[in-house]
Amino acid sequence: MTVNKEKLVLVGNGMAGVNAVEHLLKLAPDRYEITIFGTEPHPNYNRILLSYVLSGDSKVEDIVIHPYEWYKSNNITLYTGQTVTNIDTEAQTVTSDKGVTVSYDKLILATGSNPFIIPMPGADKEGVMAYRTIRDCEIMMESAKKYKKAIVIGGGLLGLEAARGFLNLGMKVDVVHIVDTIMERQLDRTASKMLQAALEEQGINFLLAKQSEEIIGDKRVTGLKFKDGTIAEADLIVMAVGIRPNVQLAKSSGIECNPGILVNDYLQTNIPNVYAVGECAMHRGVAYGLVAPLYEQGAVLAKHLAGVETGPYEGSIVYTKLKVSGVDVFSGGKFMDAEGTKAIRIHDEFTGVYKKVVIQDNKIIGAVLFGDTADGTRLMQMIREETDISGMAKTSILTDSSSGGAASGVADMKDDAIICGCNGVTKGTICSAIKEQSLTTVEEVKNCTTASRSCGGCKPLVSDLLAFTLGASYDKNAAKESICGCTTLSRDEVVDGIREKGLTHLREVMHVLGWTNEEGCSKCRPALNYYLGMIAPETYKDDSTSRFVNERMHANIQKDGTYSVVPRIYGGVTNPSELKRIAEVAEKFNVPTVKFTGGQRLDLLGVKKEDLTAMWEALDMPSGYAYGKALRTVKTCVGDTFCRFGTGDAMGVGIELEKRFERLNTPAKVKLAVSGCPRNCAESGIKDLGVVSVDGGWELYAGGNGGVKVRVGDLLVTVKTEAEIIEYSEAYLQYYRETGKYGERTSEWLHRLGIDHIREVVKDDEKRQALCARMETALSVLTDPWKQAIESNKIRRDLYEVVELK
Ligand SMILES: Cc1cc2nc3c(=O)[nH]c(=O)nc-3n(C[C@H](O)[C@H](O)[C@H](O)COP(=O)(O)OP(=O)(O)OC[C@H]3O[C@@H](n4cnc5c(N)ncnc54)[C@H](O)[C@@H]3O)c2cc1C
Ligand SMILES: NC(=O)c1ccc[n+]([C@@H]2O[C@H](COP(=O)([O-])OP(=O)(O)OC[C@H]3O[C@@H](n4cnc5c(N)ncnc54)[C@H](O)[C@@H]3O)[C@@H](O)[C@H]2O)c1
Ligand code: SF4
Ligand code: FES
Repeated sequence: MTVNKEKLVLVGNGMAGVNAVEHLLKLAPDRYEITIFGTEPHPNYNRILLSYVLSGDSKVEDIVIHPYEWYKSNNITLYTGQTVTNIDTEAQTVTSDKGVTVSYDKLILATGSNPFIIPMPGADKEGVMAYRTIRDCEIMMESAKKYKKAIVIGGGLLGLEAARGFLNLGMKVDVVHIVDTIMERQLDRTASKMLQAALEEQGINFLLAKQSEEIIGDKRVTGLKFKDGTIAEADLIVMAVGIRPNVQLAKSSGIECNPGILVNDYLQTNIPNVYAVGECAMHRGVAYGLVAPLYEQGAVLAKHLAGVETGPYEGSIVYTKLKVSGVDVFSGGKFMDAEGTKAIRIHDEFTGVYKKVVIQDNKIIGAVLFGDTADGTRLMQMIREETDISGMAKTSILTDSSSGGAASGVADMKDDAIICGCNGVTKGTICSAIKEQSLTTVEEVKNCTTASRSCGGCKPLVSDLLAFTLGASYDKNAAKESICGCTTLSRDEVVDGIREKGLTHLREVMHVLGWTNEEGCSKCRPALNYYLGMIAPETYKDDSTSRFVNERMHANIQKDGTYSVVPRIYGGVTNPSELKRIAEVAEKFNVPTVKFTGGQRLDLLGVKKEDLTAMWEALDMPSGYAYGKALRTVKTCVGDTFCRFGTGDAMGVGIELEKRFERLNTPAKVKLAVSGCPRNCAESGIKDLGVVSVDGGWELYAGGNGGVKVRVGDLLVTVKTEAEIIEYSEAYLQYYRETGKYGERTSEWLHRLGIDHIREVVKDDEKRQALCARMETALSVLTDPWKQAIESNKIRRDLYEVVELK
């Protein structure tokens, strides 16, 4: 130990403080004798990645940033599990709760934040907690083994990531949010609602605009009561309603706080030689809660302490990305419309992409991206650099990420532009590493530079930098779209792998095809379940645990926790006795609302879970699959049976199509319609498959969509007979089943493959017959799920919690 070294003490072994020390060691390795205190009993770890630990994508040991050896090799004295309880700013010493006193020449406070706990009655009950540390994460994972229902209070970034984690742990989860739009601090209403829909699809239940009043239960929590008098059940409640700077130590030591520790542009507090960095610090009225700004503070602090010339820290423009697999959300800068701002918006409801860029005085000041976040880092760069966009074509500001437009953007970035905000990695560092270490993939860049190690939001830019640095030799495949974060394989590679290697169940696929997460995630598990069933319909045993909640329950869960029941009514054609039975059932089970659906079916809404199976039994009708990635409905007009314009038997054909394809699993939901003449009363033009009677035959339209983005179907083929309608429909739907990506509607699939190609396939006699044969096999094994539930004690008990049959 060198005697002349100055003594530096860091209080808080978290992300901001240790990052500043890491920088300092690079700039002035021999200047300080360093001591670090940390309350948590761990070396420095990446708090961001706790969300991945909770969701099962990482293990605790994977998220350590600096292992104990790092401290040792840098001669740092580390006191873990010790909280500094006193600072003597006169004597320049700190003392821990274990009685250790260390003197300092320079002191850095990096004590982070405390989660805010709403001070409501019952908040101290067992099973009520925050989510901030490895310990919290462990408690949540342990609880999931014993308990079934969690409530997360707070629909911000943390709350949503926690909720997703609970789903992965097999718990049911409600997210309680105070206003009616989630992540309202990061998203505008449109993006928020798109996000909510995507998360509901994954199984999260939202209770919006709800004010929590009291946590109920004896010793342990059993539920949460709201101001409106309603109660939601819970075995575990996580509060994720924001954070407060942890300033207890600073305050008691006479360091000025309001509410965070007040610092100037060099992170100095009002007390000489005492600095603050990270979430505990308050700079120009802002206390940040994300790592990128904390690392920017740390870089200035490190230079200042190393005696290296540095400009001041002038504040940060922040951006966020939600780390939930299957949804891409990005928000940065000032994203809300305000007086004097204008916005460029792309809202492609067809692909579920929403992009908004807010502009003021010819400069981009904020952005919200949903569904495709590849533009995020580039837009942030433009916001930071206050790029003048007056000379730019407005359409080029938001690029189509698949067009290569974004790739050209990195060429214009300066070397010190930050590419990975989470880990503070610049363009220069990444490009040098690519050249010097001969890196060729995003994964290699991650391992070498840490860029893309955390939220993953910068992956597209890292990929662009590889293309930019390596030119033609860059293997674009390395950046191909994998089906989820558990694998680098694309949809086609996974399906080919299953076929070639004869894989038969989920775990085998994940094991043999080298999944990085042996449990899989919410994105790949349902997809694999579909692909395996599509490839081997006769032998594959469907894994219902890999299905989303509605498909598992065979009923649509509603926002109040009840279910809706839609029985199958073929072609929308019914009769008085069936209608009477439906009416009687509705009365018997006190169904509050009965409604006609857009697909000409009857929807019984507000059904209690425990009534579902008894109701299905009383109805004695098959499931209408209103919840599934399957054939939903075949809408029909009355056709030539009654209509004087009709030239074809729309009802007859519709009923036949529905009877043939009911229960068929498809990559996404499928809706059909049959119209008796080109007046098209059944709206055949906007269905996944639309049939229209024309003079002398029938036209089949493919890839229509009447949902979020209306798309008129393309004419697939014109046929003469009703038998041909069935044959071509079978071939078309089977080709979609075999080549569609899980979750991809026919409209998107058709857009990807092209109508010419699809037409060519179904018109080829040999191919069509082979497709029809495979379709027949798939259809031959389908059974009615409602009937199964009625007849099986196990299903009734496990899923619907009803008393067993004798
Ligand atoms: C689950 C989760 C996911 C997140 N995801 C993201 C994300 O995707 N992107 C993002 O940018 N940010 C994310 N964040 C926020 C990010 O983790 C924080 O902004 C960051 O960790 C703050 O760093 P810090 O060093 O200021 O505080 P911390 O990391 O909290 O470190 C402070 C440390 O100081 C210790 N300490 C406090 N007082 C004392 C004392 N008196 N003596 C000794 N030790 C003390 C604490 O125990 C703690 O270990 C996430 C946070 C959580 C909880
Ligand atoms: N992906 C990421 O970047 C990420 C992930 C997790 C956490 N974090 C950070 O961690 C910190 C904590 O996250 P957070 O989500 O708790 O904070 P937050 O402040 O971002 O969000 C809290 C949310 O809780 C809501 N809320 C407040 N009071 C409520 C109440 N009584 N009932 C219901 N809802 C209520 C608010 O409206 C707000 O949307 C933040 O700084 C966040 O940026 C970031
Ligand atoms: S589509 Fe033609 S046949 Fe059918 S109801 Fe309308 S007008 Fe009549
Ligand atoms: S920006 Fe989050 S990992 Fe790079």
